[in-house]
Amino acid sequence: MATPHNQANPGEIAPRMLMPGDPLRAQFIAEQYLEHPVCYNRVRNMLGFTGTYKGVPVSVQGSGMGMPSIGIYSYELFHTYNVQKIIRVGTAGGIAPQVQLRDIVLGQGACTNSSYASQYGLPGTYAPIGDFALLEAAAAHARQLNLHWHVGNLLSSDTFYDDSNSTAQWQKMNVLAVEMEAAALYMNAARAGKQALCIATVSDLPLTGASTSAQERQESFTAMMELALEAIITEGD
Ligand SMILES: O=P(O)(O)O[C@H]1O[C@H](CO)[C@@H](O)[C@H]1O
Ligand SMILES: O=c1cc[nH]c(=O)[nH]1
Repeated sequence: MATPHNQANPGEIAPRMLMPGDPLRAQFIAEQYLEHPVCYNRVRNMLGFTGTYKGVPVSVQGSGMGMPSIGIYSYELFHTYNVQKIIRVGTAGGIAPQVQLRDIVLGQGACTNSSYASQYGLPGTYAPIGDFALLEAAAAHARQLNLHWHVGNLLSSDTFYDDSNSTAQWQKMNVLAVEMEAAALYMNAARAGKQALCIATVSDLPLTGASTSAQERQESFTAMMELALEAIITEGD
């Protein structure tokens, strides 16, 4: 086994990766969009597949939920498997008033209530940001595909069930949506000198209680998947 969490051999994972939280969403993307997908990881059922998209090698693997989980998987992918670009394809709760169910949010930045950055011992507050080339490619394709999309700040939260009810406070700072992984992914990418972006589909609106079904979350957010696949194969530094 190459790492404690990934049984892939070096070379079995492509330099370009899509990363949903849910491993079954990874399987869905692989089966739906990749040519000749091969499963390279089943450890903890964190399924990972490599195939090609429009002839370009692309992998797709689950990250699990939360920053500790994506922190482990993305670290191993960047450092052991030489992955260069990861686009997280997640679900998020819409916070800003203009963000509606099923809209797509491109995470230009990722605020967080987690202490993930403390490992770096910085003498201040780190601002995790998405990679500009990936962001630019995703924005261009979103425009071309005529999607309902927004670009701006995400909140990567350590809590899904938040006792402090802080969503309205983040709304005041123009945070668009809440999810649970982008900030750690952006920090791991920055530290490794790699590229990362989070694209999220709005699955619910925590401030109103509106939501989509689990089945829809797993399978039917295809606009985001197609957008991320186009962005990940776009050349750019
Ligand atoms: O749909 P995924 O990618 O898992 O993303 C969101 O959904 C999970 C919470 O339900 C968290 O992982 C959050 O970030
Ligand atoms: O982390 C998440 C994901 C989807 N919806 C939320 O409210 N939070």
